[in-house]
Amino acid sequence: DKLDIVLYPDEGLREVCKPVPEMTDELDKLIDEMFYTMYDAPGIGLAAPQVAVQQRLIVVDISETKDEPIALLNPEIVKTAGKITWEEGCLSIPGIYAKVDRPSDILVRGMDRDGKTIEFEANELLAVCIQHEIDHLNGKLFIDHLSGLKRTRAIQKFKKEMAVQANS
Ligand SMILES: O=C(O)C[C@@H](Cc1ccccc1)C(=O)SCC(=O)c1ccccc1
Ligand SMILES: [Zn+2]
Repeated sequence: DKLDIVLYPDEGLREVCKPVPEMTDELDKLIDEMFYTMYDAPGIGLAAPQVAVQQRLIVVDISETKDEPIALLNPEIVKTAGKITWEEGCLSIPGIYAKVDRPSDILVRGMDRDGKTIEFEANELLAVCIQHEIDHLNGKLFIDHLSGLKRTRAIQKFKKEMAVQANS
């Protein structure tokens, strides 16, 4: 079932998450709930700290048909190359979008939900999304990649939108 998505500026979003020691039935259930929550938002990625679980676990699916799910435990970026600018959003900072520069090609290593170590290359939007999710595991948000002025403006816009919603 659907999980609540933690919103900025919740402190949990700023914590460095702990590695997952091994796959468990509980984690398997959490992964299903994270995919369900992500598809419902809708989003193309979700990191465990966004649902108040401070563990190194991310789910991603950039397909339009919502049938290419990737769950990664303890993901690491082994190599990067190239550069891409993408207008990113974040389910924990709804309504805010901003251009972020990141490497366009990455080699990712992690454990899949069967507990097997996997290593694969990702590029373009998949690379952008995986990097955005791994940032969440390190307490980093996409607005942290913005210049001071852009970041301040994004936060002010978000706070204003939240205030409007609170009074509506
Ligand atoms: O907060 C998150 O991690 C989810 C975020 C992931 C992400 C989006 C864009 C660039 C990098 C990472 C989102 O999914 S925001 C919503 C979104 O971008 C989207 C929603 C529906 C269809 C397509 C994109
Ligand atoms: Zn995000």
